[in-house]
Amino acid sequence: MILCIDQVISPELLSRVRTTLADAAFRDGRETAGWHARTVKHNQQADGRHPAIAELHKEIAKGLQANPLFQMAARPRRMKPLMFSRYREGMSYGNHVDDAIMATPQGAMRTDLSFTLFLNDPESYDGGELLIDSTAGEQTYKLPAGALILYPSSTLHRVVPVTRGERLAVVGWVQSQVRDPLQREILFDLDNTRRQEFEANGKTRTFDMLSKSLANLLRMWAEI
Ligand SMILES: O=C(O)CCC(=O)C(=O)O
Ligand SMILES: [Fe+2]
Repeated sequence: MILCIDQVISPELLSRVRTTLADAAFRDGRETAGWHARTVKHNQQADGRHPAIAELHKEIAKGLQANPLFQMAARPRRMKPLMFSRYREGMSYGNHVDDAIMATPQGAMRTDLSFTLFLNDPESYDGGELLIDSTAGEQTYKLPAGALILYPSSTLHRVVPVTRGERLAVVGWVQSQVRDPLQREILFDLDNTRRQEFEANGKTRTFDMLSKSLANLLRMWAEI
């Protein structure tokens, strides 16, 4: 399942992120890529050790925690610390698959889902689409500032060369409580349906039965 979520962070936070990143120190993105991805990765990343950057990471992570769609679709068990990336004119990230196991300060994690949170307006740069190779063919995504795309880490994907302007984004990875993508999708559908039922009719018997099934499927499938 590939999911696009609008307005994951507020316009106010978005403008603070842009202001901070305008003065931030960026490093060569190859430093954090696996050995094969390194050969095709041409971008820059903000140094997360800087306190202002670390604070923004925290605020964005809070936004993700508070976002019901992100939580329902990803069911995060572990997350890689966020990363700000920048692509200037001529930069790109060629076809690659993300590492299956990544290091975090708390130990290793499996990557089930990858995400990109777009930080500047699509009209302000040319190129820079995220292109995902799926069984339905190649799909390209270039979302409004503040919107996020969540996609399976198992895919081959790339960032198309930027030919004008600058592409800023936050990228991150999730290990889900539910490893199997089909099971995760069933839980997502059930959770969405029970929320729609609640909004339309309140806490009905149908809502209760959907909640019960959701909870019991989670008992069967969740790793915590
Ligand atoms: O910036 C993006 O949209 C994706 C970047 C990416 O594929 C990666 O960092 O592994
Ligand atoms: Fe990637």
